Amino acid sequence: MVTAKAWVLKKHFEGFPKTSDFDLKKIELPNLKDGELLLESVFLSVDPYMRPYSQRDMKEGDIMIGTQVARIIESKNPAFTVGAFVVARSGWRTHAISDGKDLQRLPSSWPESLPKSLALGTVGMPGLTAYFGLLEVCKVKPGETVLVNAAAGAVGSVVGQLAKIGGCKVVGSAGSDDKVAYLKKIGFDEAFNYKTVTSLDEALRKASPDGYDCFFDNVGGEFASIAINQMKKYGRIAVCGAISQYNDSMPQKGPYVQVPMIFKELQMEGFIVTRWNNRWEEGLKALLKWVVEGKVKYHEQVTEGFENMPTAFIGMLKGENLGKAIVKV
Ligand SMILES: NC(=O)C1=CN([C@@H]2O[C@H](COP(=O)(O)OP(=O)(O)OC[C@H]3O[C@@H](n4cnc5c(N)ncnc54)[C@H](OP(=O)(O)O)[C@@H]3O)[C@@H](O)[C@H]2O)C=CC1
Ligand SMILES: CCCCCC(=O)/C=C/[C@H]1[C@H](O)CC(=O)[C@@H]1CCCCCCC(=O)O
Repeated sequence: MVTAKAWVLKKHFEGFPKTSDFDLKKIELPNLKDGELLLESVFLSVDPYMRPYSQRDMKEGDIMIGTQVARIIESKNPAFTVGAFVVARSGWRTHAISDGKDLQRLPSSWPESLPKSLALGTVGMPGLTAYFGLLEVCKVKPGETVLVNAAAGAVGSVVGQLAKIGGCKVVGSAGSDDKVAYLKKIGFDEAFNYKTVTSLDEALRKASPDGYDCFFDNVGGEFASIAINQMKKYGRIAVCGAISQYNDSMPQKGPYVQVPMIFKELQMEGFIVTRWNNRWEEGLKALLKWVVEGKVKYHEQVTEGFENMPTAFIGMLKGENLGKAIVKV
């Protein structure tokens, strides 16, 4: 008999999440039935989507949604051997029973020396978001100028590096000077701290006086309202996320997008990375290859201890992470 620890949503978030909105529970797991396997979480992911999706899909008392890299510690399913690592969608819990159907194996070419936690970040869902968003939504071409915000995070840092691989000029914004220094280190052409610039409009103009062909928007809100005015004619905006709005109790008001969209003949498209579920393998293979070759660099903000999941989640929403926010059990 195994006892799992799990974080539940005690109270729906009002505004910014608080540690008191979560409760740590113990759950006795039953013995495995034929076809089942027992997972032990090794790394758990904290992601922005947990804020809006918990509001939309969860009720109080539910285990927090989320993914983990887990080790199989017992198996009554011949397709899964004990000791193997998988990406699971078991929520914020130390142990879970699975029938194997919802599990993703790490790519077979995963080098032993590479942290398996990358399967939650650069070589996982956030990396794929960058890959498909840039290729399929922005449709970037060599020589174009790409703008990305939340650029030092899990998605943004990959967006910038893939755009560089694709022969683009890349401008990134982030919320601290350390993050800006990191962006320069990993090859961004221009980077600025959106919290300290006197004028966002000027900072964007200075970074690219001719404007932007592509804007990969992770933030939404005021940033997006200002950036849209600096798009080039026929520019493309990939609406990936709107983290500046996730904690709002009252929806923000415009400026509205129609006038710049018409004058500049822009394309603006929202997307969810699961649209390309049938090309997951292609994306992971490409990302893994670039990481192994050193063409895509990664950084992880690792919080130690399952008991610190709420703190890690809140810290990520506050911008305390450089690269992917991960919890190591
Ligand atoms: N459409 C899709 O399929 C997917 C969308 N996403 C979206 O992509 C975005 C980035 O996700 P991810 O890379 O995992 O997260 P990050 O690793 O980028 O972490 C979140 C970052 O957002 C920034 N941030 C927080 N609040 C604000 C704010 N008010 N204004 C500006 N920036 C803010 C912080 O960086 P800073 O210090 O720079 O402020 C923080 O570090 C999110 O909006 C997420 O919802 C992610 C995955 C899939
Ligand atoms: C206005 C909200 C925008 C949120 C954008 C975002 O961050 C989307 C993230 C999804 C990503 O594209 C694929 C995912 O896995 C994220 C959603 C996960 C939903 C969890 C569902 C419940 C579960 O895990 O059991």
